[in-house]
Amino acid sequence: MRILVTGGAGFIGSHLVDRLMENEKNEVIVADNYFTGCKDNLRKWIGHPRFELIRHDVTEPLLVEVDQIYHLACPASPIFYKYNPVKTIKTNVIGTLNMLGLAKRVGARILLTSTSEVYGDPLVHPQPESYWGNVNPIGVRSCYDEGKRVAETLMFDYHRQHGIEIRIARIFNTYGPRMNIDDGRVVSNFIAQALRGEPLTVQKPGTQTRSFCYVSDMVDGLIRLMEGENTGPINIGNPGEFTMTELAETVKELINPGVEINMVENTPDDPRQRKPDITNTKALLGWEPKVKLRDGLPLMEEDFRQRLGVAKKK
Ligand SMILES: NC(=O)c1ccc[n+]([C@@H]2O[C@H](COP(=O)([O-])OP(=O)(O)OC[C@H]3O[C@@H](n4cnc5c(N)ncnc54)[C@H](O)[C@@H]3O)[C@@H](O)[C@H]2O)c1
Ligand SMILES: O=c1ccn([C@@H]2O[C@H](COP(=O)(O)OP(=O)(O)O[C@H]3OC[C@@H](O)[C@H](O)[C@H]3O)[C@@H](O)[C@H]2O)c(=O)[nH]1
Repeated sequence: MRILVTGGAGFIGSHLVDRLMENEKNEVIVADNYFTGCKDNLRKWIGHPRFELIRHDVTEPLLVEVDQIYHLACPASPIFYKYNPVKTIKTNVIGTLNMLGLAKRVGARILLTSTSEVYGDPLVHPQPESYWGNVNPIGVRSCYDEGKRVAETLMFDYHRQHGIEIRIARIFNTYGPRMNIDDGRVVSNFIAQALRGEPLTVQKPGTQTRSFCYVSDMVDGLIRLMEGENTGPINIGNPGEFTMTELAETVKELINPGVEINMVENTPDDPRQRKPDITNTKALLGWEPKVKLRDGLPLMEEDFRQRLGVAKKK
């Protein structure tokens, strides 16, 4: 199987590549423009005969002969996707069109990593895939939320019109080793702050909730979706739900009990609650997460300690 992973130099992408490369029958090609990803995430595969890395921006067409496309390319952290919103929407719309064009041309199956952000600030809780969402079309997050919603539409239009084999995963907040230290998402921020002895920045009101999925569970879900018979969209996320204040307290307890917790201003349109309904995911993919937050955080702590050069006190 020859497999293209767009965005494969990023956080989830590089863990996916590790798993795909474990199968000796797979050849993996990564296309990435290194906006938020880096070659270092793939260093163990560079030079491997079954692996290829291409510097490529998905807003430009790409022609490679492949059987499957995992289409992940897109900045995922709010600070990065809001940094150049026009580029973010181009990546979601033109980038997905280009990858669908490629899938059509070479007859490949294509999986899109969509997001829980398609549910916006949800009025239904937890969120089943049948919920259409509550998204601000002109807000500062729209380049990402609406971009992914259009990307889902394009996937289904290519499927209905051209018979392309599609898979859509709606991913909920995922964390783990190799996240950018300055990624800006909440788990990486709190762990880096705790290790540096800086106050944990809980954005107000602190009662907003998220559900956090460990990256190995996520990769397992994505591969099951690609290999299975269902198009999705399907939620992949851990239904454990935490307020941001609870998350800060857990990080403090596990990593640095001496650290302060500060309340800081939030950004516009921050969703107040998010939790996946994974009834369909269990039934259709036979998938449910294995790693609890309290077990995943120490695994990420270890990686952040090494990269920040902060040793554990004996
Ligand atoms: N991590 C999460 O919590 C989460 C949640 C929901 C959805 N997702 C989706 O999963 C995917 C991967 O997320 P991640 O957390 O690994 O993010 P990430 O930022 O670490 O990885 C994204 C990768 O895409 C690359 N990229 C960005 N724009 C590109 C372009 N125009 N052309 C080529 N490459 C480009 C980046 O350089 C990076 O390597 C994204 O599509 C994201 O929307 C992630
Ligand atoms: O330092 C921080 C950072 C963030 N937060 C809060 O933590 C919550 C989660 O924020 P994150 O930046 O981790 O990201 P979000 O959960 O809002 O969105 C994420 O999930 C869906 C994915 O598509 C995206 O990868 C990402 O946008 C928000 O309520 C935010 O206000 C803090 O309290 N402190």
